[in-house]
Amino acid sequence: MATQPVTGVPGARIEISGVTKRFLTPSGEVFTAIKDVDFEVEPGQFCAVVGPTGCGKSTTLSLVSGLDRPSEGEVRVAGRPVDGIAEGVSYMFQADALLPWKTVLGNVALGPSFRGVRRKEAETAARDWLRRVGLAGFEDRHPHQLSGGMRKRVGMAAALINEPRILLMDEPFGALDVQTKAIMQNELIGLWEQLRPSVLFITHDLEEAIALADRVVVMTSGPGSVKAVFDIDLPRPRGAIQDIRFQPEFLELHRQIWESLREEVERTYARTAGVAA
Ligand SMILES: Nc1ncnc2c1ncn2[C@@H]1O[C@H](COP(=O)(O)OP(=O)(O)OP(=O)(O)O)[C@@H](O)[C@H]1O
Repeated sequence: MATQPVTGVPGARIEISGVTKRFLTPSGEVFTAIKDVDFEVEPGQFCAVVGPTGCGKSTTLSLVSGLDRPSEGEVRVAGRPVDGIAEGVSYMFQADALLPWKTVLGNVALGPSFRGVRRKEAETAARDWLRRVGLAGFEDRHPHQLSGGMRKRVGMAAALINEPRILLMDEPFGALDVQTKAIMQNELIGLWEQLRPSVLFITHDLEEAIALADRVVVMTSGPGSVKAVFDIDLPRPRGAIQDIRFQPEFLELHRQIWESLREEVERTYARTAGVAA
């Protein structure tokens, strides 16, 4: 695991102001996915977004990435309106985004190579990042020869080698078993503490959100808007994620945020199950 500090570029501020996103459904109807969403992620802050299924979390993330555009309102990164895919943004999703025909080293070296870094230098940087994520010795393997947790580590190295100013994460550890998830959370937070990109982290796991984040945004059931924002003032470095969740301050935050979230989850459930809300 990483021991050396990394000199990264500082995280960028993300401002989401009055953002509404509408989609045209296959039957030609207009569907509002999110409505008047407003929140900010401070430079270098770790912000988690929680909300019921279908409330528009991934939609919000895609607007920040520049993959999609708001129907109304504005997304700004580092003070500039997002207009297309921005530089300095890295991603991690639930599904691995590794190229199966490339080795582990080749996958991690991809980012610098795309940016025009010479192959030898890109590979040296990739080796360094693989060491940081505890995968020294696995450089020549292919993704299918790795465990789920190891693939996540490769994904993390591939995202962080670009020294992003913003890291967008959509349920990155959602498919992992509980133990591997805890290990990956600890590794992520260790690396984030060294690099300090601004992080927008979507999760269904409220414990994960509180344990990792400086700020937790709770979204309403769809069309999603911001219901509440909680600042998580647990001290940093946080230490082992598995231990934090037994602290009284953590339990109190969990109680407060769950109270806010539960109503929205129940409303969504009632709607999808056809029960009166
Ligand atoms: N391209 C699209 N066209 C039409 N509707 C869409 C499109 N993308 C998303 N939606 C709808 O917008 C709503 C929000 O979707 P989104 O994936 O952002 O929710 P989510 O909160 O990330 O959900 P989950 O927690 O289940 O992953 C959903 O009802 C979804 O069906």
